[in-house]
Amino acid sequence: MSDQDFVLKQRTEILHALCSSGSAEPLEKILDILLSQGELTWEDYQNVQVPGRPLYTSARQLLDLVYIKGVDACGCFLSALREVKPEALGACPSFTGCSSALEDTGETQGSSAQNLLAQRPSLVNKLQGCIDGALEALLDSGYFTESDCNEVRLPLHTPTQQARCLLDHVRSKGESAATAVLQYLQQKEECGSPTFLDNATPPKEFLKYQKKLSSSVSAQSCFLSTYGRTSHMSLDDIYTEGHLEFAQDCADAHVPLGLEGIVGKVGTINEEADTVLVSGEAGSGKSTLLQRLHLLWARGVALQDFLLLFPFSCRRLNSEEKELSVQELLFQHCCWPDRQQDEIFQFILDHPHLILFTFDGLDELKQSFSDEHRLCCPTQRAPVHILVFNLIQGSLMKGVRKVVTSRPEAVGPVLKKHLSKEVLLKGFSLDGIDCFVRKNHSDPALAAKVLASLQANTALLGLCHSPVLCWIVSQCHKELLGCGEGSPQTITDVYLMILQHFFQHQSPLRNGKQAGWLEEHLETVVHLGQLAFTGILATSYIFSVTDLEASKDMSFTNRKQYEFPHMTIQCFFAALYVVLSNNSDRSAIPKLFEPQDREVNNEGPGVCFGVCVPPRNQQNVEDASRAKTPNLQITATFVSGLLSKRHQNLWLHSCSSAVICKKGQQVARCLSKGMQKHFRSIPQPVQGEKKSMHAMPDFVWLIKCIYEMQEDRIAKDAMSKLEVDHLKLTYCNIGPVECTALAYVLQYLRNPVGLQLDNNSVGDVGAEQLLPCMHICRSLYLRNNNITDEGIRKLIAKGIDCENFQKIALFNNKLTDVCTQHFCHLLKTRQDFLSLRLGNNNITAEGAQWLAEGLKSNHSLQFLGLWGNKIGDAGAKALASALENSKTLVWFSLVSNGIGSSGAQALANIIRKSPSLEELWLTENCITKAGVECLIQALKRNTQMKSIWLRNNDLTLEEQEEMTKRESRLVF
Ligand SMILES: Nc1ncnc2c1ncn2[C@@H]1O[C@H](COP(=O)(O)OP(=O)(O)OP(=O)(O)O)[C@@H](O)[C@H]1O
Repeated sequence: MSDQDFVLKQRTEILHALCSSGSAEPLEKILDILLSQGELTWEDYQNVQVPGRPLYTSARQLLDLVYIKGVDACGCFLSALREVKPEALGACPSFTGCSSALEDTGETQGSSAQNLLAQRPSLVNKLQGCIDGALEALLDSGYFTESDCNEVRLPLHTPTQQARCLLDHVRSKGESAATAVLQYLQQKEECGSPTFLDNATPPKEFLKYQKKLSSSVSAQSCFLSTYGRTSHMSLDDIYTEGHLEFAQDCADAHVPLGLEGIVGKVGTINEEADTVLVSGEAGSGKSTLLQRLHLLWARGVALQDFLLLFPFSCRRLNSEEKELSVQELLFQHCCWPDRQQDEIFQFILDHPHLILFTFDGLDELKQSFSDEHRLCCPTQRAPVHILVFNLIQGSLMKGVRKVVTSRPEAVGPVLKKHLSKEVLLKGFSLDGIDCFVRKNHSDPALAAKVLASLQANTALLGLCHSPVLCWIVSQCHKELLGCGEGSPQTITDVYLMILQHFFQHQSPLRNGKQAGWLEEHLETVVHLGQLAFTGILATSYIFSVTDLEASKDMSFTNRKQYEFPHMTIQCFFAALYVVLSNNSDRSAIPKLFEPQDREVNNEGPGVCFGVCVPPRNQQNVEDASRAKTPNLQITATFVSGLLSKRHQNLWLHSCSSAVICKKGQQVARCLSKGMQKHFRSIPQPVQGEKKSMHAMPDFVWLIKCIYEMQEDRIAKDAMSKLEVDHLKLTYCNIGPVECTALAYVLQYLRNPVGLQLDNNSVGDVGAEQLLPCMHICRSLYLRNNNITDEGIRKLIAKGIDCENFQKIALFNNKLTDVCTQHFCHLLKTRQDFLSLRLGNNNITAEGAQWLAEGLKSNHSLQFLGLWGNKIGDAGAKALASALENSKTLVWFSLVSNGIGSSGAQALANIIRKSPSLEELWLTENCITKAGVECLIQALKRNTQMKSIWLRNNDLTLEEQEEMTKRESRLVF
């Protein structure tokens, strides 16, 4: 494929690489390179760099330009892209493009102005740190005026943009101004003063320290820290991009978000704060993402605005018992300076904006975040958690950027007010799963087999959106491919698979098959289980060799410390302990399932478990933070799975069946009680409204526990008492796994409900998981859920046969014209379908034609919403002619569809003929006076119509006033 073809074919990916961070820097760097190589003229450059234009538009303009220029320009563009964004395109062809331009060749032939252009990329680099000095030199020598300087210094500009602006100004001032800048930089270099800092000379040792820190960060982050850091999987080989989103519905919410975007300005909601939170469920890949950021920084390919990056693990900070100052914290926990510590630290204090801290796993810190104990002196010693909290809130070292990761449950309102933005990490997309499995297996045939087995088991595929589960499934491919019908369905199944795999890996020669493996390792399992359980209660995740002494068949001999390969595996062992221990405390299970508001009663969860905890850990238990709650909930989920009937054979030789059976009954009772409590809390409906339940935080967890049990009777029992018309689970972090559990449980509802799942991450796999409960859904709300045509195809294929199913809302998904064929079929087949809302998708005139085809023979639809699509006047005409004779349509929205006056004219026919239409929404449609005139005429003979919304069309104020006078039902 030629470079030109490549630029065309990969357009979307290239755009994503250039713009997804929201920063203009990658694009501007590429422009610098192309300008310096003479691939772009100044005129080209100015055509691309139009001030105030959206980044994506500029990037598209550049792509068009290099494409038109031909193969050579495309080659140069691709090599520039590779330099600026080395990871951008994965396997690229070997570009025929130009040689690297970022390297300063030092050639100074030609005029100064020519040199200024030829060395532009490196000059931007050099100048960004000494703008003030350069401006002063230009001002002194009379080449620049004050107003030139002010333009360059505009605070809107980043340092590199200031440098570019300076160079552009110098260019317009002629040859001697260019010579002056080059001389200034040369002098600066000869004096040996680094050029990356404004008027600041870092201590000589600083650069050495920077080097030391970055090689230490690089060494720590180049291997994936899986299997308790025992694996040697290179992060480069395995890292797969996770799906990131802004948590808040901010203006940039729909801009694709890449790794660098986490730290960048885009999505900021609190300008005062310096801390970004990356939140995600257990195993969603938060630590791995930070590791990736660290590695990219250390290699010099990302976050280059920061001279120093200090990575912290909250898990490790827990074991710091001494009080420390910030200086000690940085140097002792990250990297020790060989000389001149104080000077280096002073430099850090003086340049906070050049420093980045990362805190991984804030939820693993023993203490919950609080901003009560204020500290602002960097030399004052304090307990480490106090230092961390003060750094995060910015009372210590204001201006230093911080990236913090945590599970969402552990993030309270006090922390939220100190965040500049919150980013959600949602695990792997479907493509991500595919990519991860392929990266895990060098044999493509094996990878294909694993992927095929996932496709055949969509419950398992749903689980693989969580990277940790995807990792387990990949590790256990042999077990997976060999298990045929009994393929794992639940999270417990998957963790049992890795446990078995783990023991067989430890002692491959012992043990025959299947049954018996647990018995053989019982002692170890119980011992590790107890450690895991007490560890969770005491927020303790690192164990010493002595802790492990009793685990004889584990090879820990050469290691000082032990961690479970992942927190969720610690929870799994804790659950094994709850199941296997002979502890006479019968209340252990009920306590695990108690509602998680215990802490509100000033009674930490650990207190309930006091009896299970050996005395030496009691102090820690009482110190416990809210962070334990999610771990206890995960443990409870595993306990449900392990005690389900389908796994009872496992315990045959390790426990009395009567005890296991009793524990199983206890779990079932707890789940049923938990659900009843929820149901009782539903308020009675206001007269005339439906009875509606908004899910409380623990609802989804309880549903997941019921799913783990896989016993229809329990699900039936739990649901039979729910009397509700509408079930609202918006913003509840519902992904495919939750959909599987929901559908499993909701199918037993006695009466049909409206199921509202807006603003979650259902996706196509989740949509498919909902099929078992479609028969009980009267309406399905799936706004903003990343669903594509494929998900809809499956939903509708099932929905067509479900009598109760009458309404669907799919605002803001990824639908195209393809899905309209399925809706066409639905509308033709179902003469009792009431409401179809497809706003803010990618439906064009072609899709409108398909819908029209279905509507022609439909006699039931009342609500049709196509807000924010692109059906244009042709689409409007097709729909108008199909709906002319509708006797049922009451509400119709075509807001923002570019239908124009001719579209409006066509719609006038519906107004003329329809006996039912009451509201027509035509806001933002470029309709002129002529179009509205047609609507007014049509309204003359229509009495049931209540309003036509026409805001933001092409009408003057006078026209609007005049028309309102003539027809009061028009709303402008
Ligand atoms: N982006 C990724 N690419 C490849 N593998 C990943 C990625 N993210 C996570 N994994 C796999 O999933 C495992 C768990 O991920 P990680 O520890 O980063 O999750 P986490 O969100 O930090 O979990 P917790 O909240 O429990 O600390 C990793 O050890 C790795 O095997």
